[in-house]
Amino acid sequence: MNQPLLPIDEAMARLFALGDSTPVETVSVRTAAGRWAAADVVALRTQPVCDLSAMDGYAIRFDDMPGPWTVTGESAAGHPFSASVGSGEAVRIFTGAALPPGTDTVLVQEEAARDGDRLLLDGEGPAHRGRNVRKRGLDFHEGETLIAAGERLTPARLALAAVGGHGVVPVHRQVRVAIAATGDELVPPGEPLSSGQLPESNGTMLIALLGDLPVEIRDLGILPDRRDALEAAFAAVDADILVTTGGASVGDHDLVRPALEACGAVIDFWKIALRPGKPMMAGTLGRTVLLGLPGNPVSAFATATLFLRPLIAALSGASDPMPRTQWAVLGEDLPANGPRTDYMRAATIDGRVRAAAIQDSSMLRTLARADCLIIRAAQAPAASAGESVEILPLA
Ligand SMILES: Nc1nc2c(c(=O)[nH]1)N[C@H]1C(S)=C(S)[C@@H](COP(=O)(O)OP(=O)(O)OC[C@H]3O[C@@H](n4cnc5c(N)ncnc54)[C@H](O)[C@@H]3O)O[C@H]1N2
Ligand code: MOO
Repeated sequence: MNQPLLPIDEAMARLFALGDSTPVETVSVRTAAGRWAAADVVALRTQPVCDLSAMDGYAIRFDDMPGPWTVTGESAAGHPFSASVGSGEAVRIFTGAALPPGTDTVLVQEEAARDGDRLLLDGEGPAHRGRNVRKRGLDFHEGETLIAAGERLTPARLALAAVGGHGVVPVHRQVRVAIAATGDELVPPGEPLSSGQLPESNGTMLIALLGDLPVEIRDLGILPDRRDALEAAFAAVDADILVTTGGASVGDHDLVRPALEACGAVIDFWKIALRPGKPMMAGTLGRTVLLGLPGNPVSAFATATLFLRPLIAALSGASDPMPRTQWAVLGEDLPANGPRTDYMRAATIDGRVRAAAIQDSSMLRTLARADCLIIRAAQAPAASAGESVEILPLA
């Protein structure tokens, strides 16, 4: 049953087509970190709403330089001085306070000498009109788009939404991700092992890998290599995405696909031109997107990084769901690549990336030491030390 391997780009496009973005809800700006804006966030106010002092000192008229002045009042943040300021007058002012009407410049207190109401210049003073003043609208004006639909709600963007007048933002609801490890040999981490058993690690890796994404995890734990048990578990899944690991290959115990199909799943593709991660499967079970990841721990990591994370971002409304690659200088020669795009575990040493000597997809220590994956296109020719290579940085 030799199928041609699907190129990664095509697999990605087909995977994204399997699901719709989750419904829109509004959430507090306090709890929206890491989501994606479901609509443009437009400024409800102008910031700053009036001219403000950027320093502690005295609000003056620049034309009155070099003084002296008479201090007629005080303006502090939240406590403006609303009377008009005439020629020869100054108002004590603090950072963030509104400039009183009539003033246009702030003399910093380090360059002023005060004696009662009398104020003298004691230094160079402001070099120009408007010095130390934040003009109304310096940051943004009411009606301007602060965050575009599809942009990630980073800490800075959430602060921007808040100062733009928003207490809540529209987002797509969290993506419900069911995660199931499969394999008779697997035992929950930390539990005693009998002969032939292995601690389950893919579930731990996946939960951690999704830690920064807006997901609600449904941990299905470890499922045995038995059709009835797999079918019962799959039929009961209520999630936007069902991720399985293991049992995806062609062995006699690789039962994930038949069990899914028995539940009514439609498999869209299986096997992609990727190393590690060739036997990845994608499809749908009702409204649930299925992602069957290979069991080898590094293959599961690579496919989750390349497909699961972008899928979650896409279902969450991201306009740019794909992982960001970068360029790096190769620290050693690499041989020509074969027919699958290769994501080689690599570490940056003295500013150059070096691939681990053994690239076996079972080796978690090699993965744990890697800070990036070197991307080698299918059929890429040999590459020499000093050349630029595309890398996928790892968090
Ligand atoms: N005849 C062929 N054999 C294999 C092929 C092939 O094309 N023809 N593909 C190989 C490739 S590539 C991969 S990748 C693996 C994927 O196999 P499965 O998805 O069926 O994975 P398993 O056989 O269930 O497990 C592989 C390996 O990983 C360990 N494992 C599985 N799940 C976990 C887990 N949750 N935590 C820790 N370790 C796990 C499992 O014990 C196995 O050692 O197939 C190749 N074979
Ligand atoms: O593609 Mo498998 O993931 O090489 O080990």
